[in-house]
Amino acid sequence: MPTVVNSLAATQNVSRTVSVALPGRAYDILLGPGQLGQGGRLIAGRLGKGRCGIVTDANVAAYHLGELEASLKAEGRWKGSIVLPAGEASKSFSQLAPLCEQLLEMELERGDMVVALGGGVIGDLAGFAASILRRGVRFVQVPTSLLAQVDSSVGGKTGINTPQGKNLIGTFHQPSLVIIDTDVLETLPDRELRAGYAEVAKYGLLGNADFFDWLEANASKLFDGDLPARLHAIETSVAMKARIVIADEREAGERALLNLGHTFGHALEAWTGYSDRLLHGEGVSIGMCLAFRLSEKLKLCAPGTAARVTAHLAAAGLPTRISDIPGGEMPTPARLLQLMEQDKKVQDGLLTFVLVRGIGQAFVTRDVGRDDVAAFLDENIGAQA
Ligand SMILES: NC(=O)c1ccc[n+]([C@@H]2O[C@H](COP(=O)([O-])OP(=O)(O)OC[C@H]3O[C@@H](n4cnc5c(N)ncnc54)[C@H](O)[C@@H]3O)[C@@H](O)[C@H]2O)c1
Ligand SMILES: O=C(O)C(=O)C[C@@H](O)[C@H](O)[C@H](O)COP(=O)(O)O
Ligand SMILES: [Zn+2]
Repeated sequence: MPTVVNSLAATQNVSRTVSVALPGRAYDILLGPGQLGQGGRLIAGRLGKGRCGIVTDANVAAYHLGELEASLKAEGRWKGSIVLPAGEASKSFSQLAPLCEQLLEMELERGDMVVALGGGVIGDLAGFAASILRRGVRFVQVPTSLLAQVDSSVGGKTGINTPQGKNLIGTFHQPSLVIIDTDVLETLPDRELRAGYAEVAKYGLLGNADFFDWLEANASKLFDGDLPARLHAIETSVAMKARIVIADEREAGERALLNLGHTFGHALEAWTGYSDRLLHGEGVSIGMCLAFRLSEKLKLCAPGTAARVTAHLAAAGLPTRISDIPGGEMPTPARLLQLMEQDKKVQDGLLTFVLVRGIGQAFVTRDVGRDDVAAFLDENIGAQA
């Protein structure tokens, strides 16, 4: 049953609430158009006392900071705003330290909260800062990229990158509320929308074949800004993520399925130096194609499955091969393996992969030997691969 949270949504009957029913840390994901201007009221109505320190990036600030600030000020809940440089490079120790100090300068108290207004970079970084500030303050996710709306704003993984690998420093710190305003996607650059789409497709590929079928038929609507299509894709994604996070908050088992494509993708992101050469979603797209190809090579799934996945992601404008990464230079299998060995899923020194028995049938395995991975990478690096 949709929950009505604002008048525009009420007339269109399009707002949704998905609950993340974690014992002691339950929170709601509010989804629909027109939410940003309601942010102050939603926070004040649901989270009791406390003022807000907004963290955002320069791109998002230019379009959307004013509206959120105004709505928090109207409720007497605004304490200050911090604007960081946009891009993956901000998820670093060098941005974390001044961010924490600026939040302290703002005199944000333990009963106050950090509001992350932005994509996954801001969500991960501001969430991490919130988790260590005065030993932990609440935070609210206001995701503005498609990727953040379908994935990173939910589930409580926070952190930063290091040269050794992606997200190797971080915490689990659940948000207290997630406010998703679909209207803000209108200002998101096309490349970012498509990168975020990789994580949408991931949900179908890891555990919902019907959803993948729907995406094959409807992805173009999503890219064209069709509201019902966007709402369906975002709601399906966050509902799947919420179910998995409730079952396995700390990734002892099932949650690792959300890492489909990430063992390869994170290594590629680290190899490209967390730069604009390869966005996170683009790395995930290539990584998912590799996971399907490896599964096919190991005869775990039917021939042709990887080609179907690759064709869909390519049609969505995403890279699907390591050789699609611009810049000429290619990684060696040894360097990628070295980076993959830093993956947080590694256990007893064994690489951990999310592989597939078919579309929507992912599983976690430690049964692929290092030499087999090296040979597979060798086949998949290079201009022809
Ligand atoms: N914590 C998690 O569970 C989780 C899940 C998936 C990804 N992530 C992380 O998320 C990050 C990637 O997130 P991302 O793809 O959102 O990248 P991002 O935060 O860098 O945002 C993408 C770009 O779009 C801009 N932008 C965002 N919203 C905008 C809007 N509405 N209008 C105009 N510009 C806008 C940003 O300024 C940035 O330049 C990676 O670091 C990845 O590791 C985390
Ligand atoms: O929430 C999760 O769990 C995920 O794996 C979602 C991923 O899309 C996301 O990129 C996450 O940050 C990866 O987590 P990591 O633990 O592999 O760093
Ligand atoms: Zn991801």
